[in-house]
Amino acid sequence: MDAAQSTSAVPLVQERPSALRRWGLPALLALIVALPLLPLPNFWILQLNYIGIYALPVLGLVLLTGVAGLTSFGQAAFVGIGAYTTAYLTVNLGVSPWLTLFIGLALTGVSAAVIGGITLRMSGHYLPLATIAWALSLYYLMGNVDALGKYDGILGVKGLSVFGFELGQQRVFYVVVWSLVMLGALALLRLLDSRSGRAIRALAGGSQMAEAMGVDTFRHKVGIFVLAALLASVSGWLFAHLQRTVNPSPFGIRMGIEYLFMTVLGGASHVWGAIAGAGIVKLMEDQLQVMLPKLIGTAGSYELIVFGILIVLVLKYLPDGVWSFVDRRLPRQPRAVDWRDAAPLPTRLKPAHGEVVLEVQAIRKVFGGLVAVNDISFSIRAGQIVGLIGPNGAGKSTTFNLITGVLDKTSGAVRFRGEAIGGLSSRRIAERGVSRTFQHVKMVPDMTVLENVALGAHLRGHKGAISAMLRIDRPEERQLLREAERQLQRVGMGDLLHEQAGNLAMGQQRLLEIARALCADPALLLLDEPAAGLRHKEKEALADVLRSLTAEGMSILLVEHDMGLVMDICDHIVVMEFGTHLMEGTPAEVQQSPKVRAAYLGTEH
Ligand SMILES: Nc1ncnc2c1ncn2[C@@H]1O[C@H](COP(=O)(O)OP(=O)(O)OP(=O)(O)O)[C@@H](O)[C@H]1O
Repeated sequence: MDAAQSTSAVPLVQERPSALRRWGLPALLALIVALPLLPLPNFWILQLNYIGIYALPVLGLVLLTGVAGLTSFGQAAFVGIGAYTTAYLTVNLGVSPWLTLFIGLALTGVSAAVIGGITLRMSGHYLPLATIAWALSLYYLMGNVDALGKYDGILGVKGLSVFGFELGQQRVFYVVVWSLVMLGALALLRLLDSRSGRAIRALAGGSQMAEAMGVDTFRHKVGIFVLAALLASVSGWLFAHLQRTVNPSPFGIRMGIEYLFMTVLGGASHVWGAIAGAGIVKLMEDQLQVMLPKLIGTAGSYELIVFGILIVLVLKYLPDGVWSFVDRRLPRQPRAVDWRDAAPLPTRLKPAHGEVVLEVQAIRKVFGGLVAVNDISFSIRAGQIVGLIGPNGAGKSTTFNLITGVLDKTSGAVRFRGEAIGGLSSRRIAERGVSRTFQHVKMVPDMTVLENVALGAHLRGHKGAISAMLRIDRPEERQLLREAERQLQRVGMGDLLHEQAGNLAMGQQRLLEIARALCADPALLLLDEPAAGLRHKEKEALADVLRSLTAEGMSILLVEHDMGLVMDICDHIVVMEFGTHLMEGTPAEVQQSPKVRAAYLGTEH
């Protein structure tokens, strides 16, 4: 746990990235560039153009559904907005397609912001159902408006041209399509590897942990919903000028399901899975359309039946998609350590030693008929560790959740550094300098330990998604990562920076949560059972860390069942039983109390 000791464990010279990972991306790019130069028949170039056009909305779904866990069946409708905007404006008003691209993007962005603003507060199965509802509405809108040609659509859309030079439907068009796909993929990769990206990746696990780290989860959800829609809109623009006609059917719910299928098949959380998924589905669809009637002997949409069966098989046997299959086989490349000389992040002004930091005044929480927390009061001064103990079900975690804003209290007041914080959201409370860990560890298992901990420093950075995509967030990013490494070293995990968090043992996961909470530079730290799952030595080390924190002026509220640890490190202990305040005092007073002994033994007192 000694910082110097941990530092020495950190590999200062990073492993050399594997050749496959290093050259994989340039090789893919080279292949994409080389394909139109090869003597491929035009049919195949056209197919590749369609694959690229499908890959764009699927990229959006990778972000929205694969990474953030927000299922949308409505992506095809946004493709439709892009396609119809350019078709209508170029055919009826003679506007340049290079202008209609941006008009389409603006229209799609506004529609997505409005639709997302209404639907993204829903969770569980309500969200996918809502996306189906508006996807159907947009489809019927396209099919019923006279100006848009009803179900016949708009004919005679021109191809793209630059200074009179027609881009056609083949090789030159291919360059435009695949440049846009590569730009989209690059933007997403950059976004995911950033402050905003970590926040987005935390969304899939529910909003509680992300909000406690100060992430505005709703804003991030609407943001990625709009971004996904914009990628779809670009796809629609390309589609209209390749196809030269638009009608509602490619933008209906069936296509919405197909985009989702491409996403899952490719590997929902992998950016490159979008291209794999779009490619496999498009090629299979075409091949099945030709082969099946020959095999069966009659014409018909048999490919849809085969597709249905395939979806079920993929969901059953390859739930992480084709790309994860590839990705697992590629050796991991640890991220280059480039943050060690970054400037330290500014820190907040800490309360003076002995100042009252937290005052809990008669807080109460009633669940139906159960009074889970019954008029509990206590306070914490700067530099104190206060233990909150009691038998199972005493109301400790509920008290924790009332202080941190996860639950609304029924009555009472909570003041932090003199300010009433009862009624504020957990994000607002986090902003004021209250940081926490969870009884059941909440982390992003497929992010590295370093990235998970850097999420704790979210409020100490300001750069957003656009800065990340343009890569102008790097100086700040280095500061955040430097802080994350510093806190990991503090809890003795400096040699696990690049490990996937999901691979950690339970004790290490708890230490990760403490490092993440410390990254927020809190004045008050709330730890919910931090020693659960820790071995004896780890508990001793944890006690040392907590003591060193209080020596720096940090205040700690500790919920813990390990009485040895509680008695060893707490300055003051509050004992709860059946939601009520049983007693409080020094560890010695609590240990000698017959009431406390009776509460733990379950006898009358
Ligand atoms: N969301 C909820 N709805 C209804 N009852 C709840 C809810 N959360 C907690 N309770 C009840 O409130 C009481 C206090 O629970 P709480 O989890 O706060 O206890 P605890 O002291 O943290 O217990 P443990 O040590 O087992 O974690 C329990 O009876 C529990 O069943």
